[in-house]
Amino acid sequence: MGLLDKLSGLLGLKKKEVHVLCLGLDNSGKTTIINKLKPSNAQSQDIVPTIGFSIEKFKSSREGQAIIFVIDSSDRLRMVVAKEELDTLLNHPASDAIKGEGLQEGVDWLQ
Ligand SMILES: Nc1nc2c(ncn2[C@@H]2O[C@H](COP(=O)(O)OP(=O)(O)OP(=O)(O)O)[C@@H](O)[C@H]2O)c(=O)[nH]1
Ligand SMILES: [Mg+2]
Repeated sequence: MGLLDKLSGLLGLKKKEVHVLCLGLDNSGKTTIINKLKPSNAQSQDIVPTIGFSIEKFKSSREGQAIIFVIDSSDRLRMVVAKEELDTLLNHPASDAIKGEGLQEGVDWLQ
């Protein structure tokens, strides 16, 4: 690690990879939001439905992890479905990767 790297790390200027999970019902605007978070020269002009899931790499000078749950406020019919999914997510016990607790339950929940 060079001196400049060390200095920028100490000053909190160094960009690190952060983990952000973007969830929501289909067609709710997840890809559109992630696209807007990218630098303008990396943004896609054409947003198409995501097959399965997608992983994007971002760097930020801020630490942390986040979950974004996207709700389409114009999709009144499925508002109750979005609420149920969010409730399920919030009530789901967290996993501990170090102890290995809850990992199998997490995989079962995804399937
Ligand atoms: N009017 C309006 N349209 C939006 C907004 N956000 C997304 N859209 C449109 O909604 C449609 C779906 O957006 P996506 O970003 O593909 O939604 P998604 O959640 O990634 O969809 P899937 O990948 O299929 O699950 C696209 O046609 C977007 O242009 C918004 O804030 N306002
Ligand atoms: Mg998408």
